This record gives sequence, structure tokens and C-alpha cells, in this order.
Amino acid sequence: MSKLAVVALGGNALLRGNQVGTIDEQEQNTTDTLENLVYLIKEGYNLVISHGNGPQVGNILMRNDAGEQLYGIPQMPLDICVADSQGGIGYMIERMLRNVLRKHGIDREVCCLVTPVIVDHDDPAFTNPTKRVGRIYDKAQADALAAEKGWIFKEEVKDTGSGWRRVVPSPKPKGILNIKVIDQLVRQGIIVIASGGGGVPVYIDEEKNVRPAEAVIDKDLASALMAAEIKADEFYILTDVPFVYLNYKKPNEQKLEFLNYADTMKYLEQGMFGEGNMAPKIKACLDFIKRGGKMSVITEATKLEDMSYGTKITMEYED
Ligand SMILES: Nc1ncnc2c1ncn2[C@@H]1O[C@H](COP(=O)(O)OP(=O)(O)O)[C@@H](O)[C@H]1O
Ligand SMILES: NC(=O)OP(=O)(O)O
Repeated sequence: MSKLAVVALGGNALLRGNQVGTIDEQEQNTTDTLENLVYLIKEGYNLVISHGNGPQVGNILMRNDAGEQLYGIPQMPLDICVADSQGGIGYMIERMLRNVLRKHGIDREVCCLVTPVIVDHDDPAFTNPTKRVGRIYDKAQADALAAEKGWIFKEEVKDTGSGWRRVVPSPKPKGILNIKVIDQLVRQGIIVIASGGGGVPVYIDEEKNVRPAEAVIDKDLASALMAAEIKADEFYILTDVPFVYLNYKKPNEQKLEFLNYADTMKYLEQGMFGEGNMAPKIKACLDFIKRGGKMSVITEATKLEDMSYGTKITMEYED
């Protein structure tokens, strides 16, 4: 039987830190990343692909704002902006993947699904925004936007550039509305693109109606939930580092190649993984393993084929 994997594409897979984000840039980055997935596809994996949307949904929010100011176009709520980003990015991945598959002579169908993801309406995250979206501003610009529009900003320190980014609520994903469809499609061998941007946030009200939630869900947590629910064997998070490290960027930095659940949890509690970047990825990997997944891997897309790269997390160390 074919192995089933969920692969979550990080921000870098679509948009690099030093790029403005033209469609040409995003298409080229996406193609380069998808070329690295050909290895898994040729190995016969059934695949669900998810992706981030932080920079893109931030841009949509700014277009929203500019449209209202310049032309009086009504602002759209955040769930619609997330759905827009999911559709746009998912369509781009589908188109690029079809071309990559054709180039390699692979006959597999591809399908992109807009995916509503359920959150709790009273999740404390709604009163404590943490999810960074959009571009990086300097302090003066961030202060001006905060005063003018009431946006909330948090500092972001990255190798590619530091500054201030807008933050929005990011509640924990609890369920995926069209999970049965995702499961059925992927088990037929169709490569499914789903839960992009963490999914469109919704909650279920007391009358069991589906209602919109104003949030951006963490794509790694939503992808791990999806991976666990479809009983995937493996869960890959592709980002911009080849390994997870202890004492990252310090003189005693140490790469982590194999980790068991208990040690990963211990390092997480010791604060070894950056809050807002690596820590959520580690939590997502642990969620997946705890719910029966065999292996989580964090690495760069270009290193996927070489098993000597990547941090591999399993429940127990293998002999
Ligand atoms: N212990 C660690 N090991 C590796 N990277 C870490 C660690 N702690 C923090 N990081 C940071 O996490 C970043 C990846 O997370 P993030 O920027 O959110 O990725 P993506 O946008 O691809 O989802 C790395 O570029 C690195 O700067
Ligand atoms: N939704 C989400 O987590 O997107 P990024 O990975 O781009 O931040």
C-alpha cells in the first residue's frame, strides 16, 4: 500500500525574504520547491500539500484597506481574505505542479480545495493576537499604522531582515470541515492541496451553523491536525533551515538529526526553539506523533531527497 504524507510548505517556499512578491517570483519559487517533491511522488507516496499565507494575506488586507480609502470598496472580513489567499496560492501551486509533473512524465491528478478549519469561538487567542502577517515595517511606519488603523504590531527578528509585523489572532485548529473529502481524494492517488494558510477559520455556533472567525490559523498546526485525521504516515515541514538546532545561532549550536517525543518536549520546554517560528513547528510535529503519526521531518525543500539532512522526530529512537 502507498505511504501517505502531508507536506507543509513554509513561507520561503513561495516568497523569499528579499523579494517583493511579484507573481513571477512566486511562480518560480513554487516551481523550484515542487521539483523537490518529485522524489516523494516517484517513490509512490500519496500526498497532501499545504502552504503558508502570512505575507500574502497581509497584502490582501492592505489591498482591502487601500480599496476602501481610494474607491469606497467595502472591506472584506479576515475569513474571506484567508479564503482568497488559499484559493490564489492553491491555484498557483496546482498549476505549477501540473507543469512539473508533465515535465517529469508523471501521470497524477492534482486538486486544490478551499478548506474551512474549525476553531473555538472563545479561544483566548482572540484577545491576544500573535500571528504575524504581511510585510516587515520599520518602527516609525509601524507606529504610524498602529495609530491610524488600530493595527497591532510585534517585533520580528529573522536572518533575512528584522522589523515590525502586524499580528492577528491565531486560535488553535480543532477540526477540518471537509476532511472526509481530502481523505477520499488522496487515497485515490490524487495530489490534494488543502488547509493552506492554516485553513479558513470558522466556528460552529449553538444552532450548529458554520460561522466565520476573524483569525489566521497557524499552517503547521492545521497541517499536523489534517495529517493526524487522515492517518498520514509521515508529516514534512519544509522551511529555510536544513535542521532544527539546540542553542541555535550560538557558539555551541548543535544540529538535531534524530529526536524522540520525550526529548523534543524537553527541549521545547527549555525554550530551545524560537517562539513564533520554530516552536509552533515543533508543537505541530509532536501533535502528529502523539496522535499516531510515524515520523515528522523538518528540513529545507532542497534537502528532502537526502535523508542525511532533516530533523526526524519519532515516538521512540530507532535501534
Ligand atoms: N532551534 C532552532 N533551529 C532552527 N531554526 C530555528 C530555531 N529557532 C528558531 N529558528 C528559526 O525558525 C525559522 C523558520 O521558521 P519560520 O521563519 O516561521 O519559517 P517558515 O516561514 O518557513 O514557516 C528559521 O529560519 C530560524 O531562523
Ligand atoms: N498561516 C500561516 O501559518 O502562514 P505562514 O506560515 O506564511 O506564516
